Amino acid sequence: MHPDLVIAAEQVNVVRSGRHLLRELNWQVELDERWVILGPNGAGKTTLLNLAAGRSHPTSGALHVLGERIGRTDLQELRTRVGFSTSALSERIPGGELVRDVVVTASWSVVGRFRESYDEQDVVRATNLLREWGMGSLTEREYGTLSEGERKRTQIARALMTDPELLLLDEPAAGLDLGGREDLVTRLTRLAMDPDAPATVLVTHHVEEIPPGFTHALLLRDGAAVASGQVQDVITSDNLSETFGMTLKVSYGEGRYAAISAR
Ligand SMILES: Nc1ncnc2c1ncn2[C@@H]1O[C@H](COP(=O)(O)OP(=O)(O)OP(=O)(O)O)[C@@H](O)[C@H]1O
Repeated sequence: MHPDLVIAAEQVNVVRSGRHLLRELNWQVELDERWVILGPNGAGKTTLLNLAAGRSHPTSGALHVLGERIGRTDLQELRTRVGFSTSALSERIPGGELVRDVVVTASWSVVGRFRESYDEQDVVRATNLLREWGMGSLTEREYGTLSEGERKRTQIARALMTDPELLLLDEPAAGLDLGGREDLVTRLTRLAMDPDAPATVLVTHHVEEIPPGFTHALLLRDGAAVASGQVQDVITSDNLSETFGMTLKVSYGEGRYAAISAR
């Protein structure tokens, strides 16, 4: 496998309970790329992210993540190399957990504080990451008391804690109000523009949430790729209409996309 390839999927199928959740997927992500995955509910976006995070296996086909063949490798080791922000993980975080501990425990791939003391270096890194994500004044707060936007930013800081080679973000803007969404898009733009940031894959339902600086897009419908490639070639009215099964008109300005139904 080429060393610049972070994800390489060849003819990947995922079948669960007799249902095809992903079909014949071919997809490649390189080191310096920032991808967005778009598609309607049930299209297979989370299924694909779970595969890339080493949390499940394809039914057939070949999937390599960071040079490791999924299904033939120690997934526990791979998981520390992949930062994964998902609401499924958020739901497992005890409400009484301190924000700083939510981030620092990523070092051991656990949630819930399980050691009495941490390495000073880890605490410093967690605190710095929280500051970068606008959570500097809330490190001693209980996670359960945070707003949705604050939780999302804490989850991303946690995902970055292990200095991952691949960052996976599953719907980070879901549930945010307009201000919260715009704040997050600005922060993700900054991350996308950082040459030292890891390869990133962001799942969303809305083209409005594509941060400037994201380079590539994959459109999924019913588990199959409708289009894949450079973001400006993929996010078009025709492709979006086919993906969402309705006639949509895409516009672009100030580095941002918008979509409305065409009448
Ligand atoms: N273990 C399973 N067995 C059967 N069907 C499953 C299983 N897991 C997921 N599915 C189904 O697979 C489809 C794809 O699910 P997935 O969560 O990947 O979609 P998604 O694109 O992330 O959707 P959403 O946008 O709603 O989060 C859904 O219809 C879901 O119900």
